[in-house]
Amino acid sequence: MDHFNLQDGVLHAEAVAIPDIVATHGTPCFIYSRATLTRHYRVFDEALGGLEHLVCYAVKANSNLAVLNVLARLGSGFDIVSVGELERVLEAGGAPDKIVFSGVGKTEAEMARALDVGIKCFNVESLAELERLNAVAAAKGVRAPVSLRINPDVDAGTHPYIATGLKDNKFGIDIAEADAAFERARDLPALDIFGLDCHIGSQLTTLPPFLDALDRLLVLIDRLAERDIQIRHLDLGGGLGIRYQAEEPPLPAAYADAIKQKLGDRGLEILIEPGRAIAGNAGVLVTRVEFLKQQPAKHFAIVDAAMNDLIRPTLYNAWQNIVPVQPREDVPAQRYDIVGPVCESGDWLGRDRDLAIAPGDLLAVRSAGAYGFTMSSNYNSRPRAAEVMVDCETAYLVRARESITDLWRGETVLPA
Ligand SMILES: Cc1ncc(COP(=O)(O)O)c(C=O)c1O
Ligand SMILES: N[C@@H](CCCC[NH3+])C(=O)O
Repeated sequence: MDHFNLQDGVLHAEAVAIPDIVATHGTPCFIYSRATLTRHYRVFDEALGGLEHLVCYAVKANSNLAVLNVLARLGSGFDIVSVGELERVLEAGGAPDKIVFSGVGKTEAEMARALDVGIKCFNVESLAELERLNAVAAAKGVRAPVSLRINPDVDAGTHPYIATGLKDNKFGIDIAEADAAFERARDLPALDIFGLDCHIGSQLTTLPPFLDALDRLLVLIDRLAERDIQIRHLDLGGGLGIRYQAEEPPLPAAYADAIKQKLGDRGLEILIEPGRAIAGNAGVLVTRVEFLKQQPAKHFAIVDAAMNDLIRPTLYNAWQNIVPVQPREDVPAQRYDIVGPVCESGDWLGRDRDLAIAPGDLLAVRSAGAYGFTMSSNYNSRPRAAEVMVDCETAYLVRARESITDLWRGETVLPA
């Protein structure tokens, strides 16, 4: 459920009509709902109630400062993968000691900055990274808090580009090498072992892959305890899917209950890193129909958003619902490919969609709050879309569209 509802024949973002928002801010425009972000965060937080836990929102899903600020005020932790994401979380008011740092290629400079601000934990993904982190921490005379990201070799059953927990993925330390890696971490003087983590992929729509991975990690935790390596927190990563079309992913409560059942009384702190499940259905991308074009084989609706604004359809063959903001009955529905102005045949947002539309109409691409703006680019020298957050009856501009001659600079304004 989100807060984008059809009322009186017009799509509303909470109480604000989308045409009114774009009259001020133009198109293409991402609109995010503060109420939905808040509810989604709370659903995870409450689902893990009864366990010592921390929800670390995956910043890569949507790193708009206003989005991060909403979550920071709710007490969220954050999962980051670059120093850029670290700076954004700090700028938005996130607590450094609730930040975990994932990623296979952390630089010395990134490690140093994260140590300086005092993050909760580095999710270390290789033996070489352990050595580098130890050296950076030793040079500063501090100890780095670490968790080792283990690749449990579990098939997440998701798109191959977003599966991360298989033997042939670049992520994590092979589970067969985990014991040796923990022993090395214990022996390095500037490291403190806190945790164990995994992340097996994104847009998972069933529980068994999560539970398979958890089983394997619990066996490892018990074996490490026998060698006097005590794991204090277990980070299960993100990956819980959302409904784009007809998927029926498990709800956070079912996911959390299944985790609780497996954990027993080990007394572990549990971390999770949801991104898409918090932000995905908290946003839409609004675009305007420029032209309707009939080719011999197809009808095209050419809109002012493009693959540079939302790359998921063409990159993953992903389906996202596309709906008219003001449905009309005065023209017949036709089957359209919804395409943008970019000079690529792969520049499409939806294919074979039955829509009753005319030039000038607004369309909303739903479920665009995650991996939309954050994966956008300036390809074809297109300025990035504006971003607006709606909050009850108010719509705030949180990032203006760049001007074409000023593509290097985006402006960011936090709501009061
Ligand atoms: C390490 C890590 N944590 C969390 C996430 C967030 O995943 P999702 O948006 O599917 O919840 C990702 C992305 O897949 C990731 O790589
Ligand atoms: N960008 C992907 C998810 C990848 C998650 C990053 N590990 C998507 O849009 O579905």
